[in-house]
Amino acid sequence: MRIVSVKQGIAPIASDIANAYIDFSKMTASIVAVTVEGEGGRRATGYGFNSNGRYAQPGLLAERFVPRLTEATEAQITGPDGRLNPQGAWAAMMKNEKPGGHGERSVAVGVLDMALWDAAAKLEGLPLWRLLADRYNGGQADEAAWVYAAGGYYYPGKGVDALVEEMKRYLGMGYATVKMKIGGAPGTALADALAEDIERIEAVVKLLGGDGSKLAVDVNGRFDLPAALAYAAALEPMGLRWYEEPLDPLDYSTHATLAEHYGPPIATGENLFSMLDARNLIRHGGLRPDRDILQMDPALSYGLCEYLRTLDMLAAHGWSRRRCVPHGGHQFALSIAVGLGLGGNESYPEVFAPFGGFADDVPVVEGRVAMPDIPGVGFEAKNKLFEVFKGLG
Ligand SMILES: O=C([O-])CC(=O)C(=O)O
Ligand SMILES: [Mg+2]
Repeated sequence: MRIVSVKQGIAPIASDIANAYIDFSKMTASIVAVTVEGEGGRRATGYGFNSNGRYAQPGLLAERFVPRLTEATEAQITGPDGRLNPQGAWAAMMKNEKPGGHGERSVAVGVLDMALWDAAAKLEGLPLWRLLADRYNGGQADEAAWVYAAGGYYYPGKGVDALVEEMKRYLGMGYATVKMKIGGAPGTALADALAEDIERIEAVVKLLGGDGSKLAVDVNGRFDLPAALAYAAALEPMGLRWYEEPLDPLDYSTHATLAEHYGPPIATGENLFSMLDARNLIRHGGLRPDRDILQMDPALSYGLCEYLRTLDMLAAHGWSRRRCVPHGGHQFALSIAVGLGLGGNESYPEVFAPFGGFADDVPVVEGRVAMPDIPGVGFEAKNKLFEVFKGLG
């Protein structure tokens, strides 16, 4: 096994949308192509990108992680079974990195990790979901994953009617559960912002036939505890699917306080970038394994190698994998959800193209989507995304 080449680039993922914390006017993503040569000179190229919400990491990749991967020895990247060993490659990339302070190196490593798993599955001629089910899930893969349509972004001039129309389109595409942004009214007093959001939420719940359990709301970490509690009191009777990132993602004890006051599900984790950060949430965040949702995104958080450690940690703390619904709406997390039996995956029907979304021609049926049966993550079955990767040469 040897790394033949690693290429990196930057792709724009900018748009006019905004959540309660950031706009995406300058958003970028790193893309990589890692070519590996296996037994008998057989080559496979794996591709990776860093999901959305963190910017491209060209400097970290060029200065540290690509050179370490390129210089990794055959012994480091080959498993005892002679197969490509992403865990060994991961360890080589993380040599001389101190613990803690994960910053955005987890994003740079996550991009390369995705490409390594794509290559590993291609070298074995297997879809990644099948490889994962065989290696880590007793051979059991789900036939399809539960997915929900994430959108409801703030957009210049967008009112309640446009929001409802957007959600109607998602239902027409086969989604049964939708998600919208809240908490984003700029400079508004809490009581006014809450009143405005309740009007937006009620309009969407009405579209959903009055069933709040088909709607999740996402604050993107904007609230302090008083605001989170005021919203919690107003949202609780609506029985929403979940209340997402109500608080700063690293402020665990405020989550614990909120969980004492809000009965329905809370979701968080998309901005936790390591197993240890996730463990701190589980230890100190007061979250409830019977209902709350964990959204760590493998692409942003050191990749699948780290995500496997996170799943082990969760199991040790009595959390089922079914409580995990990764952020990011991408095929890598979807492969993981299907292969490892997670609770499902996010989906972005109208934003973050071409990185969001799954294989072309695979429909969403009653809120579930299947994976294509082709080797690797399945990028080759997603034309517009594959065009971007091909640009790497
Ligand atoms: O708006 C974003 O940054 C994305 C996000 O929170 C999500 O998909 O849950
Ligand atoms: Mg979110």
